Amino acid sequence: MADLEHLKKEAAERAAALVTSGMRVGLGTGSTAKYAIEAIGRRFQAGELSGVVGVATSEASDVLARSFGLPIEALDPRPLDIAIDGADEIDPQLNLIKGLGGALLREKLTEVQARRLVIIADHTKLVTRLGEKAPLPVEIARFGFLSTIERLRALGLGGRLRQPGAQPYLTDNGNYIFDAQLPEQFDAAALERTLKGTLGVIETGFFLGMAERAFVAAPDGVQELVRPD
Ligand SMILES: O=C[C@H](O)[C@H](O)[C@H](O)COP(=O)(O)O
Repeated sequence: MADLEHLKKEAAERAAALVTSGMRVGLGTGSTAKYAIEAIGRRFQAGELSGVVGVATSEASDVLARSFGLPIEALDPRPLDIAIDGADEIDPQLNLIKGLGGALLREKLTEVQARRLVIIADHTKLVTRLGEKAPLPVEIARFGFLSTIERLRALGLGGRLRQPGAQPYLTDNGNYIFDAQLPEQFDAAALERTLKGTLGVIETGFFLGMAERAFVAAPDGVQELVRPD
């Protein structure tokens, strides 16, 4: 297994160990969250966990969890005991950028209801400020998307519509994603409010003040970071 994959798995297994019988668990999306779902699935199959219910943040995570026989429910207003997910960037306050895998809307809807959001990542995801390495994914409506992109550009945001092939990338919710380049200096909370007030924007990949802790794996071990008060 490539080094980074090994690190992702290590971090994921630390978080999966926090799941106990009877919990309702938010299941994240992406290459790191996949290892957490597999670890929870294996514990479930071994009879170590019972009465666990998952809420999946993407079609892919839903399929993976069900392949282990894990019961999956739709999101409803009840709180989740824990949610475990990866991230694209993690700042020192555990503010996050998420959504490079396209699952930001379902992730935010799910994880905002979690009593604990636990992030798992390899050390390359740590940044001193959000936007240092990754763009900010912004989910936008398909209808009138060019007009929405103009509104985003008018806010001073660079970036581009996510388009891996001939067609734009389509989220599980049937929307498009604009990957915005963040300026060097900005107030994330203020930008989040502005974006949420912009016609055509459905959700952003800012996850501010949501993560309780993060397991971040590096070659010299797994660091457990807790959100500062
Ligand atoms: O939309 C995708 C999610 O926000 C992922 O959790 C994020 O992109 C990190 O994914 P990975 O673990 O594959 O780097």
